[in-house]
Amino acid sequence: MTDTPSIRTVTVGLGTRAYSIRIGAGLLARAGAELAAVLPGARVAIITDEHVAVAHLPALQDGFNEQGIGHSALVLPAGETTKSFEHLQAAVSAVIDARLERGDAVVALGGGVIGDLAGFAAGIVRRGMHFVQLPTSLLAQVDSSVGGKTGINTAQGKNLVGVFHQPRLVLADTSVLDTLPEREFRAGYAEVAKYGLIDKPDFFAWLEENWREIFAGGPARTEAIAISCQAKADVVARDEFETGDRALLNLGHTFGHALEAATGYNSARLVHGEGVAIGMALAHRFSARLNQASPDDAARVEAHLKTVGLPTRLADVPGGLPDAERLLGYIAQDKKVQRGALTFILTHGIGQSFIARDVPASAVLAFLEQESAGS
Ligand SMILES: NC(=O)c1ccc[n+]([C@@H]2O[C@H](COP(=O)([O-])OP(=O)(O)OC[C@H]3O[C@@H](n4cnc5c(N)ncnc54)[C@H](O)[C@@H]3O)[C@@H](O)[C@H]2O)c1
Ligand SMILES: O=C(O)C(=O)C[C@@H](O)[C@H](O)[C@H](O)COP(=O)(O)O
Ligand SMILES: [Zn+2]
Repeated sequence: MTDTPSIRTVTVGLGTRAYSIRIGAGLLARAGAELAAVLPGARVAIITDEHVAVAHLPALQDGFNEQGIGHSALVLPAGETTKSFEHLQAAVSAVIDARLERGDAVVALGGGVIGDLAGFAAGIVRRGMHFVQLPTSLLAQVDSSVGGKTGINTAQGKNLVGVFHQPRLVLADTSVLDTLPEREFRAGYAEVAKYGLIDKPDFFAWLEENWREIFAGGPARTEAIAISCQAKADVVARDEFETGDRALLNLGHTFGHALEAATGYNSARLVHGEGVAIGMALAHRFSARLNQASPDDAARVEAHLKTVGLPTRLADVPGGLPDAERLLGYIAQDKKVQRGALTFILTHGIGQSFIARDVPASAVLAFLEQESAGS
């Protein structure tokens, strides 16, 4: 597909499984043509949620009709609890009922919840079907639609059941963000800031200067999305299955996932990006406590997250949390645990994150007790 000046393309370099992330306004209406260019003759099963269906499903279906692409649609409830066995079963059944073949495609139209669930279904029906991501939240456009992690949650922890299954194409239509609620935009921004905090201090400084323009829309927003996608594509191409430095993308997640599980995946109390924001603030304060980073850097991170309206403390989670010991129990289920030893993404400062293996559980517990007491 030839590029138009307003569409930017980032490539995820996975050899014969390489794919494009196309970013720009109006891509949803053109999705039929874009998909047909990559998967000629494929029929599709669209999986979406109730909010996104109202705002964007008809435009997608019109584009598929224009291209003569056969399609079905499954509309699921919105929210984190949809990443469950129950809704996985519904997604799998919908794809099989539509009699899609292995060479057809599952299309995720939605945020990260729909992307993770639909990707999992695509990865297991007929032992792996084509998968296309049409991310509609900021979080999905900068993070979850890229890299092939799919899955669902269980009561014991986040994303504990799933498969790696890469998409064939990602179409990030920036204009669909106009209907995204402000709280969800803010939550997605946490994952944008994450890329700066991992290893791009200049990007973090740029975000501190330009966040208002990113929230307002326009070129700064598209630039932030493209930089984020390039950052993630680079890591995924190096380490698709997280045997090495892909784990850095988990900055803030060891704590954040524990908070999501502890709140029962109740999106009214905490959404993923908010958990990541608190988790990143905690990771920086924990690093300072372990004398790995300066408290000034931890304070700078917290200040920026607070400025954009994100939570940064355990006390910011409405409705209260279990005690430190129970939170540690969720952390012990983290997928980075090796032979029982905890792994955290810590930092030496802004943009200087590193993977810390064998972090003593006693140190984590003492830190969480201190944070729970509000000091
Ligand atoms: N696979 C990965 O690499 C990866 C990366 C980051 C996050 N995740 C996962 O992503 C999930 C969070 O994703 P999310 O923040 O997109 O949440 P989400 O999918 O729940 O979407 C957030 C809310 O916004 C609504 N919405 C989405 N797009 C909209 C639009 N354009 N207009 C109106 N409403 C819209 C949704 O209906 C939902 O209510 C978590 O489950 C997290 O674990 C996965
Ligand atoms: O793609 C990755 O790798 C990430 O870690 C990105 C995270 O933002 C994302 O939330 C991911 O789903 C977390 O992965 P998990 O392996 O801890 O479930
Ligand atoms: Zn995340």
